Amino acid sequence: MRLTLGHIDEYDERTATFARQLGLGSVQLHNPTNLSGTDGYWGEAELRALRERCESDGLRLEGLENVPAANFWRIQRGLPGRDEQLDNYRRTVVNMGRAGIPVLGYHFITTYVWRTRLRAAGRGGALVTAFDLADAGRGNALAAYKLTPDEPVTEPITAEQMWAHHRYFLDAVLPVAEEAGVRLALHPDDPPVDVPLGGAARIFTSPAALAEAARQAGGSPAWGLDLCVGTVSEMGGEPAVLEVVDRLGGDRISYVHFRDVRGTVPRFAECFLGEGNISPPRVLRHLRDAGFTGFVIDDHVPAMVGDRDTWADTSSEAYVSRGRAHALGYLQGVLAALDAD
Ligand SMILES: O=C(O)C(=O)C[C@H](O)[C@H](O)CO
Repeated sequence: MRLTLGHIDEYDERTATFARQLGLGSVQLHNPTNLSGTDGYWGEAELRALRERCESDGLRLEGLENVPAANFWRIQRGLPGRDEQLDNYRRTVVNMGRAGIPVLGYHFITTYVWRTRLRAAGRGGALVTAFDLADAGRGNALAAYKLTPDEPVTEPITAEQMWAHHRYFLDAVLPVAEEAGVRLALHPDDPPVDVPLGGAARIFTSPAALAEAARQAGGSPAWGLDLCVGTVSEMGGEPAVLEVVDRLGGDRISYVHFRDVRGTVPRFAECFLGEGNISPPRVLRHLRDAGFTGFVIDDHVPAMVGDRDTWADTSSEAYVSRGRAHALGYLQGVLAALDAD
């Protein structure tokens, strides 16, 4: 298990310096602006150039997540045009394999992550995001974020349909991913509510549903979970997180998003590590004891004094923040203590 600088939207000299100053040896990118995707897929040359750039900075590129929403929304909704998007998705997977980038995170959150507040007051007035189902009818505070599809849902999408769309996606992509040596990693639905948001049902909302996703993937080595500790703790606190680790086992977890949250659905707010639903040392020890050997990344972080809002601003200047340095330092301390066990 190793700590990686993750959730990076713009990889550049500043990001690389931040990683090196923190003593990290690898990075993971979150829908990076460094890749165009304008033809509907990521090209081999741009992927290879990105990996080589990270390596020339002394950093291994562990993986990517989230192809642009414009290249994926028909797949999630099962709409005409999805087969073309799937062709392009397979191209991306093949190109990633050729370029030597082994992990691609994805999600089936049709109307993306939903929040009702983006600037709630956390500890000492730090800014955090929050969700309250009672206010969800007013719309998604993240509607303008780049991964929220521009197209509204016009026909309601049921849970049964979402499961079928996910099955269709796996059938279309896993064989190619196996051959390419690329592992897909599913992010659970955030927030994990069993009611539709914006007209689309959410399905990956419980430990049982994540176990069912693993079952849908069969024994494919090209499928794993992107275990978002924050999202799973929104389902049922730390017990839900430990349950997912136990149900899937360490080797079905591809990598981990590590953040803390106070409260569970229908109402929660993000927070600093160690003041929320989970004990970070207990969760990391559980992962280690379950045989998890992948990478752990920082995730959403509170905006501290002087930090910019990283939802409105995805530049590297905003990314390299006090809140993120605190999260990474905290995780490094916990991992060092576990190593000394
Ligand atoms: O809500 C979360 O926890 C996320 O981190 C959502 C991210 O955009 C994730 O990359 C979705 O695949």
